[in-house]
Amino acid sequence: MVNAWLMDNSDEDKRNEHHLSPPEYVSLEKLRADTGVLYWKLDEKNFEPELEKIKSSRGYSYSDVIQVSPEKLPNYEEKLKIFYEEHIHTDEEIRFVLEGSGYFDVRNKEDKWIRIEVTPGDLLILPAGIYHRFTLDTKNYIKAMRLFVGVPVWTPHNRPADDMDARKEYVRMQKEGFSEE
Ligand SMILES: CSCCC(=O)/C(O)=C/O
Ligand SMILES: [Fe+2]
Repeated sequence: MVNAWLMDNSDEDKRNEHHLSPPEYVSLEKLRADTGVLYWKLDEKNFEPELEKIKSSRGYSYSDVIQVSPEKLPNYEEKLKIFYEEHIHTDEEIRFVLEGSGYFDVRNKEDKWIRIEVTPGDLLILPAGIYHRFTLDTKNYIKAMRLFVGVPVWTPHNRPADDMDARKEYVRMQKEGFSEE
């Protein structure tokens, strides 16, 4: 099951867990209700049937695989810096973890960071317009499938992006309540 918690404000290595003291975990239900983030745990060794169902029901027509590690990702340091800048996208960010692990951080309603740990079999969907960022953990490796509807647009729009339509729409949905899917 997904492991998510509120983060502390310490400046130490972003790859550490950054728990509050004592730790404050966030349930999947609260994560979904407060942020609109969707999560499924698939069988990491036999994920195809379930993944196909989700792809077809949500219209994900594009997929590729990204490996993030000092050895595998060209311009690794620069890319990690970009991933960890707080940003939004105009579309969903959909990642299915194949190997390794990492952290997606998302802002909750109170603008506090929730850290979401991802490991193999985790399918995470961040809604368009949500402020978020990504970092590897101390193991320094993740391999993930990226999914998209149509031609992928990976452009990050760094905070502040409050005037963008995707952000306004996200804030509206957060106020009104995210619909059941
Ligand atoms: C595990 S995929 C790398 C992170 C990424 O693609 C992204 O867009 C973060 O916001
Ligand atoms: Fe992103």
